[in-house]
Order: sequence, then C-alpha cells, then structure tokens
Amino acid sequence: MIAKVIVDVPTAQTDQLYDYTIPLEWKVVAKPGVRVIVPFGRRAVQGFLMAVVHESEQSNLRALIEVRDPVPVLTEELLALGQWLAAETICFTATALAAMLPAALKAKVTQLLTCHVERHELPPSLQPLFVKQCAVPWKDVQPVLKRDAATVQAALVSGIVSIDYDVQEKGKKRTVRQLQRVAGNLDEQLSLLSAKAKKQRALLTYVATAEKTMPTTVVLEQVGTTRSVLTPLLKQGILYEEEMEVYRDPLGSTVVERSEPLPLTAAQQQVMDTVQTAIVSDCHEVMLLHGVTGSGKTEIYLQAIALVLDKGEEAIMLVPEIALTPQMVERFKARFGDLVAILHSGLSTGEKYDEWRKIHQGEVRVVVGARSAVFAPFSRLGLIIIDEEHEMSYKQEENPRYHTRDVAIWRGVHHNAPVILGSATPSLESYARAKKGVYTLLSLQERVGGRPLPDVHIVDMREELRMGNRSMFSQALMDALKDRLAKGEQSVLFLNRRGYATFVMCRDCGYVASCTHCDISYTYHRLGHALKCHYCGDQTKAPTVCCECNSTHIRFFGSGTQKVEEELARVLPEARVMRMDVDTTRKKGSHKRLLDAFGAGEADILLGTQMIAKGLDFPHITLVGVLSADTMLHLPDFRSSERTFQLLAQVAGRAGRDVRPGEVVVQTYTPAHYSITLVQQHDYEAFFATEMRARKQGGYPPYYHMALITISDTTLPSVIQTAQNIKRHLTDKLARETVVLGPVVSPIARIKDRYRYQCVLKYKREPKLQKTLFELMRHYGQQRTNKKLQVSMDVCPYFFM
Ligand SMILES: Nc1ncnc2c1ncn2[C@@H]1O[C@H](COP(=O)(O)OP(=O)(O)OP(=O)(O)O)[C@@H](O)[C@H]1O
Ligand SMILES: [Zn+2]
Ligand SMILES: [Zn+2]
Repeated sequence: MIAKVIVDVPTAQTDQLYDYTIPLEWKVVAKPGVRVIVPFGRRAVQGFLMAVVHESEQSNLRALIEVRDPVPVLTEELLALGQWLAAETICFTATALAAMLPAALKAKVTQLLTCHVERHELPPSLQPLFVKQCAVPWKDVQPVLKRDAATVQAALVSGIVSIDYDVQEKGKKRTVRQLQRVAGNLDEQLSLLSAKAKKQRALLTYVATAEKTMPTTVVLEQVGTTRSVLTPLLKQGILYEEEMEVYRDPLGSTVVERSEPLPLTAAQQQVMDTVQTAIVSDCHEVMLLHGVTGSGKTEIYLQAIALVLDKGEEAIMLVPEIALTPQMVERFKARFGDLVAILHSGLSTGEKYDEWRKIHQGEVRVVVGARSAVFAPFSRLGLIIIDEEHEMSYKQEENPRYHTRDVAIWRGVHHNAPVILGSATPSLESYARAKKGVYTLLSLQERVGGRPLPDVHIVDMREELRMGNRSMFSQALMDALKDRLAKGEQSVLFLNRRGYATFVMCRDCGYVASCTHCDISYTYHRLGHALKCHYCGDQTKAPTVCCECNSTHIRFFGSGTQKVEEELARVLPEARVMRMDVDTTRKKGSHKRLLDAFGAGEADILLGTQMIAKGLDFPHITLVGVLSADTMLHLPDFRSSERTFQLLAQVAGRAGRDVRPGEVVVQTYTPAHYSITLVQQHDYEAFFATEMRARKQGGYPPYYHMALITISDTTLPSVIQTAQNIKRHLTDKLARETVVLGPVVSPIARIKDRYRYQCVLKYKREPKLQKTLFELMRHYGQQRTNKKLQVSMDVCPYFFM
C-alpha cells in the first residue's frame, strides 16, 4: 500500500504528489483526507494524504511517520475541491487544502534533537545542549553543527541522539470534569456516610437526583459547598469524576427563544414554491433572489433550510463577515437551536475549532458563517445560501484567491443541491447571468406588509457651502434629526470610512506624513497619538512640527466617527449618541451589547461605519443620514459606481422597517451621479442598465474577464525588467484577442520597501490562461537567484491596488 501525499510546503518545487509506504500500524487509519507526518528531505513535515494506491512509480520510497487523524479531516469531495481550486485560482494544492481547515489544525512541526544517553556520555561539544532538557529544537543545534558537523553526524549514526519531531497544534479540545455517581441504591450509599456528614449527604443526594450530569464546579456551587467535602466521597468510590469534552459557546450563555415559521406573504410564497421545487427534485440550480430591503428574504432562507433538514440533509448559510451580527445569528439559533454552528472571525481559534468539530462530527446540520464556512465538511449537503451576494468580502484576497460564489456552485453541482444567491442589489455579474437565464431569477419587489421604501432626499453639499454652512451636517439633516429627537424616534448616521482620511497634514505646506517603506500615508491613531502604516505595521509618534517646513500648524484628521461624535455633542447636546465602529466593538460581545442597548431605546442616534449598513432590523429607526455619499465614487476602480449604489441602497434600507415610514437624507458633492439619483428612485433595473453600458464601453466585467498580475521586488530596475518579460511571455502565449495591459506601476507603488508593478489581462475566452499563468508561477517560483522577487496572480480581481 502506497500513500500519495501533498506536503504542506507550498512552493513550486513541492507542488506534486509524493509517495510513501504505509507502516503496518497505520494501515487502518491511512485514508484519503487524513493529515500525515512524513519525512521530507532532512525534515519532518505535515502533509495531506490524497489517495492510497497499490503501486508507485517513484523509487526509494520512505515510510510515512505518523497518521495524525483517526478519521479524515477532509472528505474526498473537499480533496477534489482543493485540486480544482488550486487550478482555478493558480495556487499550490497545499495552500488550497490548508484553506479549508480551521486554523487550529494548521499544526507547526518542529524538529528536535533528542538525547538517549546520560549527558556525560555525549561528545563534549554536544553536552551543553542538554543541560536542562533531553530534547532541544533542531535550530538550536545549528551553531554546533556549523562548528563540528562530524561529531553530530557520528552521534546520530551511533544512535545516542536522534532527530525527532514535535507537533504543536494551536487549538486544544477543552474538557471539563463532570461529577457522577456509581450505579447502586442511593439509600445504601447514604448509609455508608456518617449521619453527621450533612454536607456530604446533601451533595450525594443532589448528584443522585439531578436530571443530568453536571460539571463538578457547578454542582459544588449549587450545593453551596467546597471540594473538601467532595474528596471523601471520591475516595470511597461513591462518586467519580469524568473528563468530558465541552464546546466553548460563542454565543455565551444567551438563551434564545424559539421562533416559529411565519405565514408567508403571497410574494414570498411564490418565491418559496420555486425554491421548494428545486430542493425536493435534488437538482442543482442557481437561483438569484433579488428582493428589496425588508422584503423578507431571511424568512425564505429559514424556511428553505427547514425543508432541507426535513429531507435529512444539511445546509450552509453564508453571510458577509460584517453582517454576521448577533441579531442575524439569533434568528437562525431561534429557528434551529442546537443544530446550528456559527463560524466567524470574531471567534477565537479554539472556538472556531469547536464549531468546526461539531460540523465534522455531524452534531450540527446548519452552519451560519462568513466566507470560509463554504468549506464546511458536510457530506449530505442539500442547500447553500449566499446572502448579500454582491458583497466584496466573498472574494478572498490571499491565496487561494477564490470567490465564495464559485466554490458554492462547485459544491452545489457535486451534491446535486440548489444554490440561492440573495441581495437587494445583486452584483452586475450575477444579475447579467440571471437575465441570460443561466441563473433562475426570483424577485420580491415590495417590503413585507406593503410598507413603502423610504423617501430619499439628496442634499448638494456644495450648495450648503455656498450658503455659508461649513459644518458636516446639512440644514436638511439637522432639521430631520431634531424632528426625530422631538418625537422620540431613532436615527442612524452613516459615515463611509473608506476613502475617509485619518492622516496628518501640514496646513502651511500641505505635507502629508507617509510611511518611509510604503508609498502610502500614515494613519493617525488618536490613542497613543501615533502614526501607523496599515501596510507594513510601521509605527511612529505623531509629529508636532512639520518636517518639511518646520511649521507647527499640523492638522490631525482623526477617525471619522470620532469627529462626527464630537460635532454632534456640540450641535445636538441633548441627543444620546451611540458610536459603533472598529474602535468601540473591539472587545468581545461589545457589538451585541451596543445593539441590544440601541434596540432597547437607550440612544437616539446610532452613529457608525459599514458595520451598521447591513442586517439591522430595528422598528424605531425612521431616519437614516448618510454623511458623505461619494467618498468611494472616485476610487480608481471600475466597480466604484456599483459599490456606491449598493452601499447607499443598503443603508437606506435600515429606515422605516415597521409601521412608521422612513426617511433618508443623503449628503453628496456629486448629486447628479446616476449611482446616487437611482438610489433615490429605488431603481435597481435602471442602475443595472446604465452601469452595464458603462462596462461595455470600458471593456470590463461582466463583458470581459480580467486577471491581475502583480510583480514586486526590492529594486526598481529588476521589477521593471521582470514585468516586461512577463508581458512578453503573455503576449506570446495567449490568444491574439486577449488584451495585455501594462506593465504599469501599481496604484500603491511600494509596500514594505518592495516596488510594485502590474499587468492586467482582459479577455472573453482564453483557453490557455491557466496553463500560461502556472508556467509563469513555476518559473518565477523557482528562480533561486532572486529570492526577493514575488509574482502574484489574481484571476478575478476585486482590488486593483
Ligand atoms: N411573512 C412574514 N410575515 C410577517 N413578517 C415578516 C414576514 N416575513 C418577514 N417578516 C418580517 O419583516 C422584516 C423584514 O424581513 P427580513 O429581515 O427577512 O427581510 P430581508 O429582505 O432579509 O431584509 P434586508 O435585506 O434588508 O436585511 C423582519 O422584521 C421580518 O421578521
Ligand atoms: Zn509644512
Ligand atoms: Zn509601511
């Protein structure tokens, strides 16, 4: 029996299957999908067992050292998905496979030199290594090896020392001691205790009559006693403790009340009929659910999942990280209780590992999570839902650079399961496919209960300035805020942080402090009065004097929301303001605490960033103010209009979700731009048509595919040289119709002292794309002479920086 292994060493040279023999003791567990430890060169490394075969074409096979998992951590489906992903996104298979596992399982293997004899029996040069312990990390042996390699070699050959390995995993299973009673008659057991031992008797009786086994600490607390009372009972063998595996509960101890399915509206029912047909027919189909904000999409997701569970199958519910709010999570917990696992970035490594194990062991059948939850190791997958499918966070920006939608559809095909994409503002790509009939288009054009979409007012901030209003609030917004305060209704103020400056500028000469390693301005952090580079992490104290002109007129543009908060306190001192951004939600659970408080009416105004744009469903919000609608509109990115429209429509959607109608005030410097006027008219169709024309004209997706190749190196001439070589290679190999743009300097020209250039490909059909890009990756990955050079590929880029 031969194991075919992908070693977890992602480089061009190792991106292939290696064969190992399987020692007898591992034969039973050596199945595809387990992690193994194998000898690799002079090291021991972790790898994935991909297949077990009878014969090998490789010679001088070595034996694998250990099988790490009693049962496979990756199913055969996921192994195949990993290989597909590597090919599609141009990355190494090891990288794609690792991306599917929780961080806790990404073990680090360290090599140790172990001593097997008394220290004085060792050659003198080795003795100092083993003063404190009998095994030392291999890297600590390096100095000795340099001085006296022959001695180390001889010691290894004679066997007085050996090279071993140690695997460190980040996540440990958590256990807790539970108290149990040995079987038998309680009265008999009580009679063994002295009549005076009241506490002991109480404790024993409590354990005997409790409905379920409980952790020792809980029992002692309930009975109001301490461990000293328990010890004699343990010694006599009447009670015993058992280590039980427990899961850390990411929702904490919150009790979620169960919810029942709502009777659907006629429009919802119509959508549900199509969804139901797809689910019961066991056919793969992609449905695009285009439903305005508040139209009841989530209720449809819930009922669709219930159907899948009834069939004995499993479901994955994907939500953008930022919308994975406690409110959202609770809606799923309320409907499906303990059948739900939650996966999001706010969980610790251990908590993520716990949730993953629940899925892996089949203890849950629904997973609600962000991007990576698409890899949930279910084996009877019946449905995948992607909510807010237009969100950019579904694209992973590091290897493997996959789009969640593509992975979901691959798995849908594999399992004959439907995929539902939902959004109030679908991505142009998806809507175009639905119009062509590739996806089934479903729509909900009205809000539940016939509630109107909110009125949207557009305020021209240039006009405000002309009228002498220099504040960040227009007159219209101010009036509206005061009106809500008077009526006791709630408002939301939205500040788009992207493109919002938090920098330091000299008001005399215009100098902006920027990182000395990256061509990007420093971000100002009020906390600690520090300047930080968000690309390389470099940090320095904020200056008090301009380093260009020595002026002391330094202006700090603090974090946007803080500034707004200060301004609000000045102009509306009576308003109770709650600020929600990365700073106020850093602490665990603070997100939920803030939202609960706002829901309970403890504030009049909720001020926040992207974080409050999605998923909020509060009945008392009747006003939404957008402070600066166009901060994103001018980013050098062909999707900037689409993003502006989507974000404004989402934010506007938070208003008037209950009986009282909502109102939205949008402040902008470009009031005539279609991405703003069409939000006012709630006209997605018109936006789609206008934007499609622009994309056609510019030769952008969905009319053309794009690929981005970024080349970076420590010296400018070498980057330019490589970039030109790459361009030549691409033009030689690819079809004549394929456009190769560049090389040009990247929008961020330097990061961490590395100069950056890029080439962009535009094509309609390019059968040789994968092959050509892999060739480039192999070639530049192998260039030993220049280790600094990096070439990265992104075959469906969302960031062009
Ligand atoms: N059939 C129904 N009957 C009564 N109320 C409903 C029904 N369906 C949904 N609702 C309620 O309407 C509100 C909006 O629904 P939901 O949050 O599902 O909409 P959505 O389309 O997901 O919204 P968004 O995209 O804005 O987050 C919620 O408060 C929900 O409880
Ligand atoms: Zn200056
Ligand atoms: Zn930097």
